[in-house]
Amino acid sequence: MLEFHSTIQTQFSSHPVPDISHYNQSTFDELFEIANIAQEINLKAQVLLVIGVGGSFLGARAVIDALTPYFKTDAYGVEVIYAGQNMSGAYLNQLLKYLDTKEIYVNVISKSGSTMEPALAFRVVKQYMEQRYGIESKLRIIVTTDAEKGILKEVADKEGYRRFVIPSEVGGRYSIFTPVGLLPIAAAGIDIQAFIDGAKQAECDLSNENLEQNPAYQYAFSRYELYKKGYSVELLASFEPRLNKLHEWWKQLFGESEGKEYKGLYPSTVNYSTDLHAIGQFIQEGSRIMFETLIHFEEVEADTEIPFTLDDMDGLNYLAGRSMNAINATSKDGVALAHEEGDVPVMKIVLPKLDAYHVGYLMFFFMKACVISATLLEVNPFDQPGVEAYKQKMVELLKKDALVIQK
Ligand SMILES: O=P(O)(O)OC[C@H]1O[C@H](O)[C@H](O)[C@@H](O)[C@@H]1O
Repeated sequence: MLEFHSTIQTQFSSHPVPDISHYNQSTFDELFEIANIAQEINLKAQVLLVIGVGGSFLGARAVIDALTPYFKTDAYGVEVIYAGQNMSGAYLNQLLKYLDTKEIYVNVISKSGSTMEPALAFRVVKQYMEQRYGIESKLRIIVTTDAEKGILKEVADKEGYRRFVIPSEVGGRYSIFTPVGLLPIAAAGIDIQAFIDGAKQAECDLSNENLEQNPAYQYAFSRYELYKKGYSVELLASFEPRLNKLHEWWKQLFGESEGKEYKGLYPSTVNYSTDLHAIGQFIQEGSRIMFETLIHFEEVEADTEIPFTLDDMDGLNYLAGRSMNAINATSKDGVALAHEEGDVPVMKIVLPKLDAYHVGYLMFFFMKACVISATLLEVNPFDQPGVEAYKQKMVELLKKDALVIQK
């Protein structure tokens, strides 16, 4: 199913890690409701605006980008766009102008219900929806938040918005298999049952107690071995541009889970072959601080054949008739060889096909490996105390500014 290749020598030891099987446990009723609302959104809207930040949007965006066409036509699911993931006034201003041209639904997602970026965006968008749709805005806004607490839950109850629950024991960056990820993904036209099934299979395969046959343990132990040798950066690399947002999700998952108590690998990402022409030089010959993890899907659904030309002016006839995806795959092997020769350790994660099932499998694999990795480092995989520091400082400054303005 998922193959992990690495030449790094590791010593496996029995290693108890927290169980995360409950991270993929949507009930039949919940999935049914998600499917119904996704259908309603597709009937009544052209755009679903997802408002959220961090774990409340990175996973959905990752899956939607990975599994929808590069150039979308109307035949595909609703267009999913995002707000509340930054604090750019220009972004929000232009977004509202774009929304004016479309029929829209909004899914506001926040576990705490009080994160500044989505809260500000929602305040603006809520007013916009009320002015544009009146009472119907109540139907067109869907809230995903904690079951019991938080300002967003209070707003949802007061306004009568439909509401999905983020289970309290599931942290944001582990929430892709809850309504946080599933509603936007379903609205985008992706088969959420296949996505969940892939994760369930991963959960089953990766609970293999023979650690040497368990790719999640192999990956976690290999990167830990390299960390102990002094490597400080892991470069996650793919060869399909539509995986760029999956990289972003992975970055938060590993960065927030491991980067504490002055420990952890810095998670960085590249997309090949584009980045070979930008950062390839550094990887090959710069500071020896990094190792590389390549993700490869053996089958990608669309391809292009290189045509034969009579004049062969560009000298590329030797590739005529070859598939572009096959050439891309060969470039992956070339990259691995070159980087290994340049003393960059390379690990490979190979999956059979880029589809909902295998993306679900891969994301659960990363979640499991991340929990193992963090416990090897002896840090808590589920908290993020350092992020609070930034939030507190920002709010202090904003309150100070507000006092100055009032005076
Ligand atoms: O879902 P929310 O409570 O709005 O949180 C969104 C994000 O906020 C913070 O930045 C945390 O560090 C993230 O882990 C979290 O995913």
